Amino acid sequence: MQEIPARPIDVAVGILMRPNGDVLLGQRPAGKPYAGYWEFPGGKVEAGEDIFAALQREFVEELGIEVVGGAPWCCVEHVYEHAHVRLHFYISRHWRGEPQSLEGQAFAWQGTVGLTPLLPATVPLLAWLDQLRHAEQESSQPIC
Ligand SMILES: Nc1nc2c([nH]c(=O)n2[C@@H]2O[C@H](COP(=O)(O)OP(=O)(O)OP(=O)(O)O)[C@@H](O)[C@H]2O)c(=O)[nH]1
Repeated sequence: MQEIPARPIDVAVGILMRPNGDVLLGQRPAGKPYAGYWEFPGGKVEAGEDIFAALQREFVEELGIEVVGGAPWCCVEHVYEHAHVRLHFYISRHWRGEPQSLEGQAFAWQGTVGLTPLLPATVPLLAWLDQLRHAEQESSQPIC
């Protein structure tokens, strides 16, 4: 049986948000654990890299876009059967370019996210995103 390290692997995850609140999700490609599950784009932080730099690199590699601004939003830790991960979620409303599928994944813009299956550690985020959208509608301005 594979041994899961006690120390988590840091993962940078970006939630691209359009002015209407829609967010971009991608489907994990064949060959990766949880292939076919939906997730927010991102990937593992490399040694010596800061989280936002990792996020920018992953978005260039996966989607061909330059993330120019983002705010740290929340951090979630999860132990899978394949890995122990610490997910650093950023919300970004500012990027250059149009997302393209450079690694062959499906992508979808969603309001209230209705895609399934979703990576287990990402599921709680959907309710938090709905709360954020609701609070922003009440205040008529972005909160993060
Ligand atoms: N990108 C992303 N990863 C997530 C999310 N939720 C979640 O549990 N993860 C987990 O975070 C880890 C990300 O690793 P990855 O394999 O996609 O990273 P990577 O692109 O650097 O892959 P690589 O190892 O092939 O280079 C996986 O264990 C994945 O299950 C999410 O919403 N987005």
